[in-house]
Amino acid sequence: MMKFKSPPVNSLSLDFLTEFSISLEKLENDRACRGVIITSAIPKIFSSGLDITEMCGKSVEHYAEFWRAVQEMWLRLYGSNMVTVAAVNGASPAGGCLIALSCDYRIMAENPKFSIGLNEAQLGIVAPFWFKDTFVNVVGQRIAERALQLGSLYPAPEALKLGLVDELVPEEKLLEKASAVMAQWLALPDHARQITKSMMRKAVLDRLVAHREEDIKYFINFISKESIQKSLRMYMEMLKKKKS
Ligand SMILES: CCCCCCCC/C=C\CC(=O)SCCNC(=O)CCNC(=O)[C@H](O)C(C)(C)COP(=O)(O)OP(=O)(O)OC[C@H]1O[C@@H](n2cnc3c(N)ncnc32)[C@H](O)[C@@H]1OP(=O)(O)O
Repeated sequence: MMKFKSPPVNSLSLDFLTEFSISLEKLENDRACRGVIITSAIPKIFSSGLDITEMCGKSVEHYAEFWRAVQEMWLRLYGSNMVTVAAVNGASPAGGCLIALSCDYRIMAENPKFSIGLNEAQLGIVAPFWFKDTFVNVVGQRIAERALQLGSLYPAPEALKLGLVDELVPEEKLLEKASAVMAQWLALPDHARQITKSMMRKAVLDRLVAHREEDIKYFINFISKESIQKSLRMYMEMLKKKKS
């Protein structure tokens, strides 16, 4: 089991992403480890998505390093040979949703206050093609088109209806259920499941691998625009004001 614990809200900072990727690599290379459950140690929050401060007012070199770390995390998780189960025990916007979508199975706490989705459009930014591809592979083209254009965050019951998560369970039963699902998936021979998983995901993974440097350049160009920086600053201010 991997439990995110980066207070206050498990934002995906450069350090967090690097540590996450290294942990995934270690588990992947450990022949005794066939599956991982991903959840959060922070009440009410799975992950608040990419750390916005990493994308504001930093150097071009920093943006490149940060974006490479986001790509690396996704390539490792989406391309993992292990069985991956997300036990979503709180809010899961944007990058947090990407992590859940990259797993093989998503179980969410049945709390309508917890929401999940790719809300990038609400921040004035655009979900990259590989976020979009991952989303489409889970919910299909039509639901993804509407959800991404509107930057919708869905409360848990709605997320279940759309197929964004596979099931809802009472919060106190989340880990028990995740372990049961893991046992069910691990009952199958690894090689057949792994080859099937790879066949289903290969085209989407290969697309980023083939365009990785281009994607970094595109990100730097996009995020460095003054209009985008302004949107992100305003969003951060809005988050801070919400408190007072
Ligand atoms: C190649 C093509 C171009 C690519 C363009 C870029 C594509 C980028 C792709 C993905 C983008 C993202 O992932 S952006 C992040 C999106 N995340 C969100 O919108 C979530 C924002 N946060 C919230 O809604 C809430 O914080 C919460 C629901 C997650 C939790 O609410 P709660 O009330 O419990 O906590 P607070 O809101 O008070 O937050 C506490 C504290 O944390 C700061 N915070 C929250 N989220 C982030 C974040 N994502 N990054 C950085 N900091 C974050 C918040 O400001 C508070 O800070 P202070 O205590 O200092 O006020």
